[in-house]
Amino acid sequence: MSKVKRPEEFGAEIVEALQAYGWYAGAGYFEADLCRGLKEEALAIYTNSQGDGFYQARVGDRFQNLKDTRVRQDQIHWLDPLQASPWQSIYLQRSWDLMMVLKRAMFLPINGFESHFAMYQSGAFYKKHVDSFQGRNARLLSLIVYLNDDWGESDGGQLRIYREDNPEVEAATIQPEMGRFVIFLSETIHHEVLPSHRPRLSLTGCEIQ
Ligand SMILES: O=C(O)CCC(=O)C(=O)O
Ligand SMILES: [Fe+2]
Repeated sequence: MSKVKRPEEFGAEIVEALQAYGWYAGAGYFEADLCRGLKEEALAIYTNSQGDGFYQARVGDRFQNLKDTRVRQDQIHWLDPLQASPWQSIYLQRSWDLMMVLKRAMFLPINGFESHFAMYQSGAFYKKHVDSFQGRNARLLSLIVYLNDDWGESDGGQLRIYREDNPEVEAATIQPEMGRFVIFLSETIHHEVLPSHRPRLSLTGCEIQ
């Protein structure tokens, strides 16, 4: 396995960015072989499953949700920590380790982490939104890891992030390239996924209270 980065190596940089802008984008924390392993598993689940693999994502949280394809068109597969594959266990552990560094530095009441694979088929998008919902399991931080090789400008599917102090103004446009990851404040950062022109795979994780 390639050299594993410790979460502390990223912690200060991420905390600084979250405190200044509410979001951070980087690469190199989730190793290349881990990302490749996760990608292969997601594609196998997507291709081989008979109904219980990926399903059309909904708007709202797990308890109160609406199927609204005008808003989001991705298909998702929740990870079950109790049945995680070896690659998924490494991903969950690495995510948790990083979140614990952020929790301590930012005094966040993080107590749990939930995560799913997301597949955007050609043409799929997710309109501008924030990730946190009122009520149960309030989301604090969102963590997205991209699993796509050789992504180009013309492939679409970019993540567009809007400014925390003015959600009408664009802050960044991020290519969903293999190994890149994004962390943002779930309650305040508006973002959207632009229409993708080829299948686009990612892992979305949320820190919950
Ligand atoms: O995949 C992305 O870039 C963002 C996905 C997203 O906004 C979400 O799942 O809530
Ligand atoms: Fe989102």
